[in-house]
Amino acid sequence: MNKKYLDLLAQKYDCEEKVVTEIINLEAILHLPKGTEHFISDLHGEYQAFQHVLRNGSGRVKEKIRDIFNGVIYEKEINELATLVYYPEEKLQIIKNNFVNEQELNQWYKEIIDRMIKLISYASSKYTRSKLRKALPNQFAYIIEELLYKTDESANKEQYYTKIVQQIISLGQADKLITGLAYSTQRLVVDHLHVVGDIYDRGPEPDKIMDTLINYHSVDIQWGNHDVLWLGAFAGSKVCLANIIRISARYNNLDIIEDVYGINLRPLLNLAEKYYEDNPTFRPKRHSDGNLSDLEQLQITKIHQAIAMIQFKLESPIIKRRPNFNMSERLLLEKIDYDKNEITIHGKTYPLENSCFATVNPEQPDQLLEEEEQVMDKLLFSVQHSEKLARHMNFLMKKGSLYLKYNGNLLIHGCIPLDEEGKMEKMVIENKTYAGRDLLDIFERYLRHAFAHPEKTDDLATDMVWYLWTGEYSSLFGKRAMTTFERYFIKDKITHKEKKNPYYHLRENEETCRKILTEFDLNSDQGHIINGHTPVKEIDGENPIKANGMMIVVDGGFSKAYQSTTGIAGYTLLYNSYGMQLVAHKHFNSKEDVLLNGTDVLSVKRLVDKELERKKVLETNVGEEVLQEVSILKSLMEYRYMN
Ligand SMILES: O=P(O)(O)OC[C@H]1O[C@](O)(COP(=O)(O)O)[C@@H](O)[C@@H]1O
Ligand SMILES: [Mn+2]
Repeated sequence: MNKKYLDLLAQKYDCEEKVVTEIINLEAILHLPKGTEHFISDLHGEYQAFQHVLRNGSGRVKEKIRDIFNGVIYEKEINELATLVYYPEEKLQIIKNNFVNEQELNQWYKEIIDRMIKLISYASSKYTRSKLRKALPNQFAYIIEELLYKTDESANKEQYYTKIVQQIISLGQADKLITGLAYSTQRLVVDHLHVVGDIYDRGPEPDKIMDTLINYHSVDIQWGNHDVLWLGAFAGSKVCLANIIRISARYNNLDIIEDVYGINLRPLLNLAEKYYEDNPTFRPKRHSDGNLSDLEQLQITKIHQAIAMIQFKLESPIIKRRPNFNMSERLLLEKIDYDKNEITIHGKTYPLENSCFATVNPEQPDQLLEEEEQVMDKLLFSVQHSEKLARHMNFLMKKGSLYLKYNGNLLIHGCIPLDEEGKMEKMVIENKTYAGRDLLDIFERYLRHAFAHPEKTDDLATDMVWYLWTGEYSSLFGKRAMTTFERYFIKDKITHKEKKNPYYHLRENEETCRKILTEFDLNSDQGHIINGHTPVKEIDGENPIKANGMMIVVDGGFSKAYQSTTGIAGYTLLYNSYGMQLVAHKHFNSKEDVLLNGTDVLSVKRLVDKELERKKVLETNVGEEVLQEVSILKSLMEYRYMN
C-alpha cells in the first residue's frame, strides 16, 4: 500500500489504540444483520402519499409495535402509538385535546414515553450504539441513551429513571421528546431508501418530495423518464422544457413552475392569449382543488395549446439532425393537410379534431414564430437561473443514475430494450453500436455531459436527453413511439396506442431475467430485477412478482390519475435480513383521515424471497466497503505499529 497514503491516514489514527478500536468496530458491524432497504417508485408529485409510506416504513413501524405490544396493550392503543410515530406533531395535538386535567395528561406522557423508548430500543437492536446515537434527536440524545440502557437488573436505578421522565414532563419538554422519538423510530426502521424513478410530473408537489429526499438519511435514485425530462430542461433542452410545461398545464400544476420554482410564465401567457381560444382537449385534467375559476381554466387551456405546439415544432429539427434516432415517422406537422384539416399516418388519413394551428406556417410547419422563440429563450433563462430548481436538479444528479447494482439486485426504472427474441437491442451512436449495459452506460454519459454543459442547447448530448424521454431504444421510455400529438388531435384510438418494448412481456420469463442480470455482472441465481414505470393492473389479475420471483415491479401507483386503472395504490418493497417483502398499498386518502380515524390502509404482504440464513452486513454493498476499510486499517497497523 502507498506509504504516503498510510502516512496521511496515520494523522487520523495517531495511536495504536485508535486503529485497533476502529478495526474491532468495523469487524463487529460486518456481523450485524443487514439493514432494511425500502424501495419505492413512481411518486409523481404525490407528496402526501409518499410521506405516509415513508413515515410508516411500508408497515414496518406497525409491525415492530405489534411485535412488542400485541396482547399487552389494546388494538386502539397500538393504532394510536403508530399514528403518533407517523405524525407526532399533529397526533399530539389531537390526543392532548382529549384530556381534561393535567394529571391525566402527565400519566399518559409517562406511559407513552415508556412505550416509545421500548420501541426505539427494539427498532435499534440490530444497529451499533453509534448508529443509534446518530438517529437520535440531538438535544435529547443523552437523556434517551440513559433511558435506553436501563436494563432490568438495575432495579436500584428505577427511581432515577422515573425522575428523569418526571423532570422532562414538568419542564414542559415531553412533546419535544415524543416528537424526537417518533422521528428517530421512523429513521431506524428503514436503513436505506431506493427511489426507482419518476418523482416528477402529474402530481402537485414533487418539490416537497425532493426536499424530503435531500434531508433523508440514506437514499439513492434511479432516474425515471419524467425525472430525465426535468433534468433535460435544466440542461438546456428546449423540447424537454416545453414538455414539462405542457404536462404541468395538462395536470393543472403550473404553480410548480411559477410559484415553486419561480419561473415567469407571463411571456408564454401573452403568446397564448394572442393565438389560442378555449379547446376541450387542452383543458387541464385535474381541478380537484376546486378553486380554479373559469378564467384560470381558460388561461391554462390556452397555455397548454401554446406550449404543445411549440413542443411539436421543436421536435422536428432534432429528428432531422439525428437520423440515428430513427424518428422521421414522428415528423407529424409535415403530414398534415392544413386545408382539409387531416393527417396521413402510416398510409391512413384521419380527420383532425380540436386543432389549433394558428402559429403554424404550412410551408414550413416546424418554424417557430419569432415570438415563440423569444418565449422559449426567456423560459430557458428563467429555468436555468432558478436557485431552487438548481438545488433539486443537482441533488437528482448526485444521487441518481440510470441503473444501480445494489446488494446483488439490479434497479431500473424502465427497461432493458430487447427484441422479440430477447436479444438486447442495438443502437448506433456516433458510428458505434451499443446494446444492453453499454447502451445504458453511454446514455448516462451523455446525460451527465449535457448537465455539465447547460449552455449547449442543440448538441448531441442535449438531444440525447430528449431521446431518453421518447426514443424507441430508450431504457426509460420502453415504448416504440409517444403518441402525444395523436392523443390531442385524432379521435381514432388506434392511433393512440403506444407499443411496448418486448421486454415487458419477456420479463415474465426467468431466462430473460437471468440474461439481463448476467449482462450486468450480477449473480443470476440470487439477484432480482427491481423495476418501476408500469402500473401493475391488479384489477386485471396482473402479478407484480414475475419470472418466479426474479422480477419485481414496484410501481408505487402513487399517481392518483392512474389509480382507477390499477385497482390499487401500488406496491413498495422491503428487503431486510430475513428476505424481501412486497407490500401492497390501498388508496391513500389523506393524512387527516389517518390521524382521526387511524385508517392506516396497509398492506397485504407477499413474501418474495426468504433468506435461509439471516443476511449480514458482510454480504452487502456496504459490507464490501467496510471490508476494504478494515484491510486498509490492517495495513496501517502493520506499517506503523507492528514492527
Ligand atoms: O396520461 P398522460 O398524462 O396522457 O401521459 C401519457 C404519456 O405518459 C407516458 O405513459 C409516460 O409516462 P409514464 O412514465 O408515467 O408511463 C407516455 O408513454 C404517454 O404518452
Ligand atoms: Mn415512468
